Amino acid sequence: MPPSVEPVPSTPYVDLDRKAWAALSESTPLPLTDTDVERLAGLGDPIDLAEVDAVYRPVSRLLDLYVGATRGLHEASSTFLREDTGSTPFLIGVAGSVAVGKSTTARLLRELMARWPATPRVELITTDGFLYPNAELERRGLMDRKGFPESYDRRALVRFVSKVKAGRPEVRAPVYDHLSYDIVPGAETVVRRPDVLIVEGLNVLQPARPTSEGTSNLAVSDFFDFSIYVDARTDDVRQWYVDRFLSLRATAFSRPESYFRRYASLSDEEAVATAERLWDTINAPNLVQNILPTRSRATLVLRKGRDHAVERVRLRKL
Ligand SMILES: Nc1ncnc2c1ncn2[C@@H]1O[C@H](COP(=O)(O)OP(=O)(O)O)[C@@H](O)[C@H]1O
Ligand SMILES: CC(C)(COP(=O)(O)O)[C@@H](O)C(=O)NCCC(=O)O
Repeated sequence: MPPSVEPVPSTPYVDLDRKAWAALSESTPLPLTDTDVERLAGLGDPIDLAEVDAVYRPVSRLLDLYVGATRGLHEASSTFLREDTGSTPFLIGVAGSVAVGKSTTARLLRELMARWPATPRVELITTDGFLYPNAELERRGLMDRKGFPESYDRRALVRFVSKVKAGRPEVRAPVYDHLSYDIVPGAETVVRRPDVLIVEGLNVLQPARPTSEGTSNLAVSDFFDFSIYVDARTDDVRQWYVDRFLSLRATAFSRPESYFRRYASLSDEEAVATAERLWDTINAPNLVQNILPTRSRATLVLRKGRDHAVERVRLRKL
């Protein structure tokens, strides 16, 4: 008899459809309470609470399991090295296209993770704070490339994340304002040793670039303990982008300090055409050239359908 050989998995992923993933919710502890529902509704995101319970609550449980296991590993290696290093924040990256729902997902996970006893302090930062200011983008000829990897101060972002991961008591990040479409001079977000830091941004899963000497620097993705890619069909994301543009036209764009105030007076047709042009010339090329190629690097991929409901969940297990 030949020795039995364990089958080698043909893929490093577990792929579950919505039904199989949502079934995990039944055996997931911490059902939502009325207070949670109120807090989640207070976020102002158009998220259906049944969806939160069926899809995002099991995601937060999985994250809680990873937090526990990562702390155990950290303790074991500290004991081995005879080092007494305290625990460091657990870092989660949230990546995906413009308008796919990264901010909504990140805000939801912040609320859900904070309910778990191991991680009451969850903070969230977005990488837009590390975009170069408009004046610098103009100097570099990058005003039409906002959101492309080269439009960020990537070194500053890596420095920020590595300080957080090293457990520094206070780490500061610059702030971007969507209304003025620019970095806010002098403004800062301060991160104070949270249990979990969620880092949300288009390009957070990009690998490090080789240096001119052929060596490689670190990328922000090298510091993540877990990463999530929010995914959807490109046509659907384009539509969500146009819809969001139309609702902003009716609200934020009409404020005097808005960079886009010239768009407030557009007719419906002109507004749709403007949004489509911005999508087709900036955000779609960035998605295809830079963002989509990083999807396979994520620990978890949440694939959304046209109505924003998650249709498939793919977890990397190897
Ligand atoms: N789960 C959801 N259900 C319904 N609408 C959503 C959901 N997630 C996002 N949206 C909508 O889709 C658009 C893009 O979401 P947002 O979180 O702002 O995307 P991103 O941060 O990726 O640019 C917004 O108009 C948002 O209200
Ligand atoms: C600010 C953004 C680059 C997103 O930044 P992120 O937080 O993902 O790093 C993006 O929302 C954006 O404004 N893109 C420029 C093209 C446009 O106006 O849609």
